[in-house]
Amino acid sequence: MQTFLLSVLIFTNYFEIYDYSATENEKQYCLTLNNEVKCENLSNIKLSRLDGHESGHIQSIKTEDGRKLEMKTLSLTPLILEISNFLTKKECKHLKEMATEEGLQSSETHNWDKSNRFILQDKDNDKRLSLEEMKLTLMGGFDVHLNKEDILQMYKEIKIDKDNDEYITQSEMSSFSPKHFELYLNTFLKTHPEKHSRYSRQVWLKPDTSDDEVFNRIINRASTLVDLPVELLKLSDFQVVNYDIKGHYHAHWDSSELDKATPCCDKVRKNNCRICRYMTIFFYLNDVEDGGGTAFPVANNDTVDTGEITKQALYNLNEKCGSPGLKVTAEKGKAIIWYNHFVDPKSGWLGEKDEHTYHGGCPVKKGEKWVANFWIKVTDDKQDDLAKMHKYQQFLSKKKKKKGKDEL
Ligand SMILES: O=C(O)CCC(=O)C(=O)O
Ligand SMILES: [Fe+2]
Repeated sequence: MQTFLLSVLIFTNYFEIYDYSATENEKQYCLTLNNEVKCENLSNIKLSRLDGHESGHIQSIKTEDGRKLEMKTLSLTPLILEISNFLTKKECKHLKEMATEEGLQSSETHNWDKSNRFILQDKDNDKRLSLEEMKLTLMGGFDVHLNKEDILQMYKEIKIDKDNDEYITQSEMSSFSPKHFELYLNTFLKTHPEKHSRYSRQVWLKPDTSDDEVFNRIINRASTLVDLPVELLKLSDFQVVNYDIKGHYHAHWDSSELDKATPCCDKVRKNNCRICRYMTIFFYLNDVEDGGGTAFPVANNDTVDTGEITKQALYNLNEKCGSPGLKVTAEKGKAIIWYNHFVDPKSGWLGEKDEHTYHGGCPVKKGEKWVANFWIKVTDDKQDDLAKMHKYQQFLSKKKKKKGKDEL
């Protein structure tokens, strides 16, 4: 009894000292890298970012299963690195099977539910919508990419342009609600899937709870590759995507602008939040017979002008794929990585968004395409991120100990 009391006292005391005398910066966070747990304090922990070299430069790397691979710099603005055969054929097959078992669902990024926030893009304030302004209005409200002919066809079918002058005035609009457009577009998109912003099927795999050996091996390999803790990767998002013929994903950014006033989205918070993904590790799980590469339309541009992107319709990969910019071809087992954000030099954590990472999936012309996005989630609350990772590390080590005991 006495021994027990003593140990409780010592234990409590230890935590008091830990909690009250240490500054936040001296708190230790324990994380796993290369199968080793290391503890560091807040100020010593920084997000890793691999170095790029001139484009075409090749660096040798070795995987945990002894395979020698090459990592090639594809571009410096943004930094894109490519590793062929990062996944074995068996691993690609396994991920596709896991995805199929889990059940893929349509990943159209339409905004039907937001129809009440239909914003008319009357850019020149002349109280009427030109064809170009209607195109932007529908793109913002419904995530569809229509050309002038499509819009004129719609005017004809829904009988909105009473005087046929190709302009929609306030009075012509007055008897139409977003619902009318929605009804028309719903039917239209069924026969024109290429007009969707994204046309594919997808499923989320769960790195944090999965006990799948192959999946965990891939996560560990990716953690070593990008030099980021396993805990960070396991708490991130892994999505498998399947595109059929005409499947595509128009150009977009994987992460939102840095904006400290808006919280990052997480499992609980899904509205009024921004997407915070430090980097994307992207896997190709099959060879596509024709089409289906990944395009970076503003790669190697000196600057990125978002107005120009819209004006030149660079988002529309049905028409432009890889030119201007860079195109990565789909190849079974290949991984490419890019950083959606820079590292903030002061905090060593999530910094400004890299606008050059604008990218998308080119249409599949023949065959199908299977890929996986591993989006590495980092917020601008370094301490909170580290606390979650540390807690997860403790959970993992407990699980490992228990597994060890069970196997004895
Ligand atoms: O399919 C591709 O090549 C790109 C997909 C993509 O960018 C995404 O899913 O976010
Ligand atoms: Fe993307």
